[in-house]
Amino acid sequence: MTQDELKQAVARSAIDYVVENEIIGVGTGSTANFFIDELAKIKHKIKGTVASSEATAARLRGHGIDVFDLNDVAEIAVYIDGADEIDASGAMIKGGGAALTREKIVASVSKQFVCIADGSKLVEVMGKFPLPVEVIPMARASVARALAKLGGTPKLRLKPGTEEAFVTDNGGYLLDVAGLSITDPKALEAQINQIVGVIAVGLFAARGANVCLLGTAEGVKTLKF
Ligand SMILES: O=C(CO)[C@H](O)[C@H](O)COP(=O)(O)O
Repeated sequence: MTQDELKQAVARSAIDYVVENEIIGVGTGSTANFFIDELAKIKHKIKGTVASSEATAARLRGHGIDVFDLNDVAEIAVYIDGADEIDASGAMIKGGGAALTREKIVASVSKQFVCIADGSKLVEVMGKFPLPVEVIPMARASVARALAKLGGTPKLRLKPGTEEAFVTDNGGYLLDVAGLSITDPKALEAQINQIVGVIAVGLFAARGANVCLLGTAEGVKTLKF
């Protein structure tokens, strides 16, 4: 099976976690996109959605699915999103798709976090995938120095094919931090959150996944945390 077929399989399985007549939080990325396409088939059964990025909102609306502003929503039943890495405790690295801050906000107000990922995303120790950190543009260099002190090698994310900084939906810059071996995700998340100028770190440990649907050649495996 191709990686896309594995992603499609978990996206289909995630439909079982959609709560009828409720608001659903929707993530960002290729796996989340497959989920949106599946959600469209049962859109009449949900109250609507909250999106974690402009791209996700556009895709949801393109399918005729209602997208609410988070400020108008008191509670989200379930948040469904992909990950760049996930460990055996349900902690994740996210933000490869640049939406980590809004993803973290939507996840924080959701009763359940269902992670959907192909099997390659499950790792023993996270850090091979460079950890994305969203920063206020004027603090780019100072935050990079602080991240280097933690043992990482931060690199400013650029707009593809240019020398210009990539700008997030929130007007932030992204530092992708290579070379970390994340043995204590909660401690590192707390440490990075303390750096002045950081908007959010793509380490989801304090609020990790409750369930991970993992696409493998043997079928979709369900991990519960
Ligand atoms: O965190 C994310 C976006 O900010 C994505 O969930 C993550 O990058 C995984 O993406 P994909 O489903 O395309 O592999």
